[in-house]
Amino acid sequence: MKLDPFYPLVDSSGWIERLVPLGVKLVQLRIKDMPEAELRREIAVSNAICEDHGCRLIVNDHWQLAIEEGCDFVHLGQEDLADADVRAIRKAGLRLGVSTHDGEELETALSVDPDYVALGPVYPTGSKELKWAPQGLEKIGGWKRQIGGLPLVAIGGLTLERVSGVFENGADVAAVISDVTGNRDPEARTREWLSLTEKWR
Ligand SMILES: Cc1ncc(COP(=O)(O)OP(=O)(O)O)c(N)n1
Ligand SMILES: Cc1nc(C(=O)O)sc1CCOP(=O)(O)O
Ligand SMILES: [Mg+2]
Repeated sequence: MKLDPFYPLVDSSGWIERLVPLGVKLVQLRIKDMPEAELRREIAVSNAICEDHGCRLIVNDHWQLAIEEGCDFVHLGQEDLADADVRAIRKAGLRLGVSTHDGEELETALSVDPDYVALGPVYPTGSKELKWAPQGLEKIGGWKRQIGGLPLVAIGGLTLERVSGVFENGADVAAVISDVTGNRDPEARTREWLSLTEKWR
């Protein structure tokens, strides 16, 4: 499966409305701590915008709502995975991406036959508290050799200036939060990301 190399993570349908019409083809809706009815609405609105623009929406964490709202891809971390009903996700026809940070987590991820594996944090990140030290670029190549044809998503501290390095070391996709949504001009930054990642598209 081929995924777009530019994978922004955003925390509202408002961001999806701003960024997807610019040409983003892969986006994650990553919402924490929201009442269920509101969350359901955010997922439904995001799904509709993405469908209109031929963009693949990946819903973080909330796999039951993603199924109920007719989405087709979810992302789960290791703790999410432990609580999730992977058979129900698969039975509903959803694809699944899984976070990994070390060899044991990679084994767990591979045991559910994921549609991509994410490795992080490649660089230090201020967007999530993590117990792992930055993995560095070298780890990317090792991960890619282990997962073969499965898409490898790099995440953590990625910026436009750093992104060539992750692709050159074997990543297929660069996932990013702050370099886009924390930028003083997120639309301009998104256009730059789309342009810079063109050669890996
Ligand atoms: C592409 C991608 N990689 C990693 C994560 C992190 O998932 P998780 O460890 O479950 O943490 P939260 O994002 O849920 O806080 C991700 N969301 N996306
Ligand atoms: C949500 C998340 N997960 C990570 C992991 O390593 O699993 S790093 C991360 C945050 C990425 O944000 P930024 O692009 O701002 O560094
Ligand atoms: Mg999670």
